Amino acid sequence: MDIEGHEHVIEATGLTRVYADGFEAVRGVTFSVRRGEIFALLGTNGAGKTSTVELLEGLAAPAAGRIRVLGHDPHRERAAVRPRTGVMLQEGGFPAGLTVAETARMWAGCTSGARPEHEVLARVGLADKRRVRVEQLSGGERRRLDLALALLGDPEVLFLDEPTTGLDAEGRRDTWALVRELRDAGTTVLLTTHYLEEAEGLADRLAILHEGRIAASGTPAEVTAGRPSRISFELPAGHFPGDLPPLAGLGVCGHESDGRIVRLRTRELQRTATAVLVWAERTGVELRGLEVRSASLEEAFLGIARTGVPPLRRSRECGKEVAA
Ligand SMILES: Nc1ncnc2c1ncn2[C@@H]1O[C@H](COP(=O)(O)OP(=O)(O)OP(=O)(O)O)[C@@H](O)[C@H]1O
Repeated sequence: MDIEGHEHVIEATGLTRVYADGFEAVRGVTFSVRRGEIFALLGTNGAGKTSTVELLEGLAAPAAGRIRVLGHDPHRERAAVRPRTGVMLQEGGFPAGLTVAETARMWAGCTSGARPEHEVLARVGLADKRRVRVEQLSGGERRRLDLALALLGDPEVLFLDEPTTGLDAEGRRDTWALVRELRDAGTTVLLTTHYLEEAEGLADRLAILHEGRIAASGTPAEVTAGRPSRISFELPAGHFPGDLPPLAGLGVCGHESDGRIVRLRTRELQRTATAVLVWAERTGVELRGLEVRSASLEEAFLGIARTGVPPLRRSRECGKEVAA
């Protein structure tokens, strides 16, 4: 339990993973996941997400650091941890010749206290595919079968490595709904994802990995806090960016124009947007393609991916400096 009374189901402290060729893929990663929350690990390709999740799943031992899952070392005490966890790997690798139901039954045979196979398949929307051979499933259906197998043992902790990769928009929304339902029923979920809107909409807390280290972590709101918002529009012919009212003092920290297209970055979205709109109204100017966007996880992510530095630390140009 921490001082706020949260029980930490996953605790990773100073984790390091070094592959046989000497490459250090995970470099001192520390975070914890509370019981009943959805925690997302984000990062560019090769950032170390899968390498970290495999350590948490007990598939490999860290070169240094300490892991506790449900109070146990997942590698050394695998027998204590494995029956209480569900794992959806990035690539399932099923025997292609078996049907969906046979695959689930085979898996259930290796899972203690497995739920009935038809119930789990129905939960992921594969009830009508029970007699279809796995090799005939679409990529998205295979991901859902992977998820079904991870759910067979009714796990307390669920590890999902890129659970919605390859799913269409509807399949992705269905998976999000299911993951929320599981969280609401008390399951702790750790997932990796490349979809920032997935992390923003689904995760209670998240960490962004960059080159094996955590570059930012917290709730989605904490990770995006202090990032500038954006306003963009196109001025009509005969009007120029120089015609805009003075924006200094309105929190504007970036100002670009490309012909008549104007892009502003601001820390005071409402005041800047009001100044621009009042000016447009008074001068009778139509702002084409007007877009007003609050700070997003995408911006924080791209800032880290570009520079490796949490964006807030290098935001002097925006007149504010906050530690990530
Ligand atoms: N067996 C291995 N031997 C050597 N290096 C490896 C091995 N497996 C992974 N790596 C390297 O470790 C780094 C982290 O890989 P990892 O798969 O953890 O990244 P990731 O964040 O999950 O990436 P992605 O989003 O592409 O799945 C990469 O540079 C990768 O090439």
